[in-house]
Amino acid sequence: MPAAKTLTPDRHGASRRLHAFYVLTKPRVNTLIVFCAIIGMFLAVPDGLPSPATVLAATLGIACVAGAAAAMNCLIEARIDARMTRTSGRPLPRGELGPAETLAFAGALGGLGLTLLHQLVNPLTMWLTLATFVGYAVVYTIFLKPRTPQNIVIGGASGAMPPVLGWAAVTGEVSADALLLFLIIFAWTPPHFWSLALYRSADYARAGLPMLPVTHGPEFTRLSVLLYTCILFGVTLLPFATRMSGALYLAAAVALGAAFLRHAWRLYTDYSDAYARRTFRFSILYLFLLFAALLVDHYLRF
Ligand code: HEM
Ligand SMILES: CC(C)=CCC/C(C)=C/CC/C(C)=C/COP(=O)(O)OP(=O)(O)O
Repeated sequence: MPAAKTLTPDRHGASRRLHAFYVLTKPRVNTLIVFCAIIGMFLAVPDGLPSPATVLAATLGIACVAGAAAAMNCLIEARIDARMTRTSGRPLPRGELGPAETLAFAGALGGLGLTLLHQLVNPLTMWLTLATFVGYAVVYTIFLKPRTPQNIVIGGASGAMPPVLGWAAVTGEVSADALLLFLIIFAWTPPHFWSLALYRSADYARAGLPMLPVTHGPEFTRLSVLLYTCILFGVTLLPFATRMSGALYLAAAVALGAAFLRHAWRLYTDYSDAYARRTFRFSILYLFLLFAALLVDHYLRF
């Protein structure tokens, strides 16, 4: 049938474009971001469970705004992404999507997320999520990333916000406990990112981005990873020290922290790109397991 013949290529084109929009939202990074926000929602309730409607609306709202922030980052950095091996396959450098439709997509997704948060969660969560969006898409991407090797230390404040957003969604306020969760991700970000930057430093040098291995060399970066991993170890003990979490969490934090320190130490003393890649991958597993431990401890506390 002629109609089917003309429709098939269009359908393929439509699903390719849909996939390109999906890729723009950096779905894998944002899965962990949203996971940390959800854990914040559950930890915010001392006994029992948060309202399922609030959890659902806040999760959708935060996910939409985080996706919009990632799409804005892809739009602003399209030229830089084209120069780096790791990012040259993204939809904008490949010409799969244009700047105007990317901007429209980010605007629509972000607008939807903020509306959900304002109408179905609470205004505080909406404002904090908007501030996180601006922190990442504007402050980090436009001002910090091209200018200073401390870009990810300062910009990491946006990445550390998700549990605070989750907490605010359920309680309507930000407590000291929520700030401890913020501190954990804040201290985790430098070893997470710099272990990747170490084995991708040629990419960053080619793109003209002042990442630490480019500006201060690999040895200083490895030392920085080690130092921040020590800080992270200390910070992860705080939920136990303040009695926010119990012994189960403490055991997980110590075991995971020891494993992260072992990675950072070996990276410092016996460097290879392959091991830096392993350390980067481990950093992701680490954060996932640490936040899972906070949740398990919260409900099985003894
Ligand atoms: C300013 C802070 C951060 C910077 C600069 C940063 C940087 C990066 C970079 C460059 C990648 C590689 C992405 C790719 O190859 O496409 C990555 C991957 C990843 N990041 Fe981060 N990150 C930050 C914060 C976070 C936060 C807060 C989380 C979660 C809570 C996170 C979770 C992940 C995950 C899960 C991946 C793996 C993605 C994949 O496998 O494709 N990152 N990060
Ligand atoms: C609203 C909300 C919860 C937003 C959270 C968004 C946020 C702070 C994400 C940080 C994680 C991230 C995508 C880093 C990528 O760094 P990069 O952009 O330097 O990496 P790239 O080189 O891969 O583009």
